[in-house]
Amino acid sequence: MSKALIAVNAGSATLKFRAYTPDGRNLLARGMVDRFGMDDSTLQLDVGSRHVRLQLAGNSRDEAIGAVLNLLADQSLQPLAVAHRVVHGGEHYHAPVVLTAEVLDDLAALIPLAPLHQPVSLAVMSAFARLDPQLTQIACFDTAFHANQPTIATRFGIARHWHDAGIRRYGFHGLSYAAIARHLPELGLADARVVVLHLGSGASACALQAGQSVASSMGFSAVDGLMMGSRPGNLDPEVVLYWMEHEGMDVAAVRQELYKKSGLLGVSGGLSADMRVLLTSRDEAAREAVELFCYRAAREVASLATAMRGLDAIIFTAGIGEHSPEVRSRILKQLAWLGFDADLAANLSHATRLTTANSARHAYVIATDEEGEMAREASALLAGQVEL
Ligand SMILES: Nc1ncnc2c1ncn2[C@@H]1O[C@H](COP(=O)(O)OP(=O)(O)O)[C@@H](O)[C@H]1O
Ligand SMILES: CC(=O)OP(=O)(O)O
Ligand SMILES: [Mg+2]
Repeated sequence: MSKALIAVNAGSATLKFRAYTPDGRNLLARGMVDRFGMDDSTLQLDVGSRHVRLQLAGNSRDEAIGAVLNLLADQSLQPLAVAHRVVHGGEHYHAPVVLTAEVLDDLAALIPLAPLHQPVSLAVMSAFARLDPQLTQIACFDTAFHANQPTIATRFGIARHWHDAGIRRYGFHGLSYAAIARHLPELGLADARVVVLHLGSGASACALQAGQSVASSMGFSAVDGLMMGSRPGNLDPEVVLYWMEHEGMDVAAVRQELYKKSGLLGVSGGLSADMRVLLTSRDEAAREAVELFCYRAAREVASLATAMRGLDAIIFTAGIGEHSPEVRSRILKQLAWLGFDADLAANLSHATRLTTANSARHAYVIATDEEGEMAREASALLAGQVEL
């Protein structure tokens, strides 16, 4: 048996996981539970050139996690510790922590700030604890990377006491931005002003100045900012009041509308939240959903550039950013006035640099690595605490 650090990224429908050497540097296995905690969920694992795919017998999260642990044991991988992506660390968690009863209580208190993400992470932690109460578990926070933003970037224009009570912008996808920041020196951008577009089913943008987060598009929750797969991004708050006052929608219905029925899905008239489906559709509403997604992302780049008083480069990442030349090219076209001269061939071939040699500013695509970032954080935290 070799000891492995497991990094877990629990979403509403999938549980992605990777196993690393205890120093967090080498990938040993990667896998995913699809339709996590639902009927007919499947488990996939890749270890080297071996690929295993299982239909799970039960439909509970415990059963799925039990199957993950069994499958890792079959491959002679024994979890040394498990690191979880936790979307919200609130005002106090700015670094990874080992889970204790007190930490779990604090994370549960943050559920109202991340109502769709936080409960799933907590449920996954409990499931691991039930299966192996001795297992060291660690929380790695999406908000932590943004903790040192200047106060001006974190304030809403509301009464000061609300800010003091924690109603402020936090920013999310921080593990992804931290992973991208590691690549800046090799692109010659170590000291540059860079906007990173994390375009996945959740989407956000972040202003990185010399590798530090100075502003981001997501705010108090992961609903704000760019339009996403099924979330609207920026929305006039009066729309919510209108729904409640005139449409009889209660809090649960509004939340469902904001997290599950808006974004690409809503604008495409219910066709799909998946960019791949919309890009191949001939439907007019699907076309407009894609156009709005790109338009809003491009607008946010200019806004974040203003926060840095300048812009040297942009970087695309995450599912859509890494894989869709069409979306990248539309965003670059909207930003052409800023001096981005797209290189069509480079974009189609997913080359790292997407702009021509003479472009005044450059755009790049870099694969994100949230799980790798968690493994590094967890390994650093555990050094000296457990035998690695
Ligand atoms: N080839 C592609 N073209 C366009 N979009 C893609 C492609 N591959 C993946 N995607 C998009 O990426 C999204 C998932 O991105 P990902 O970063 O994995 O999101 P999350 O982690 O939030 O689930 C999918 O919903 C899909 O729309
Ligand atoms: C913060 C967030 O929106 O996460 P995800 O993209 O995983 O939904
Ligand atoms: Mg994601």
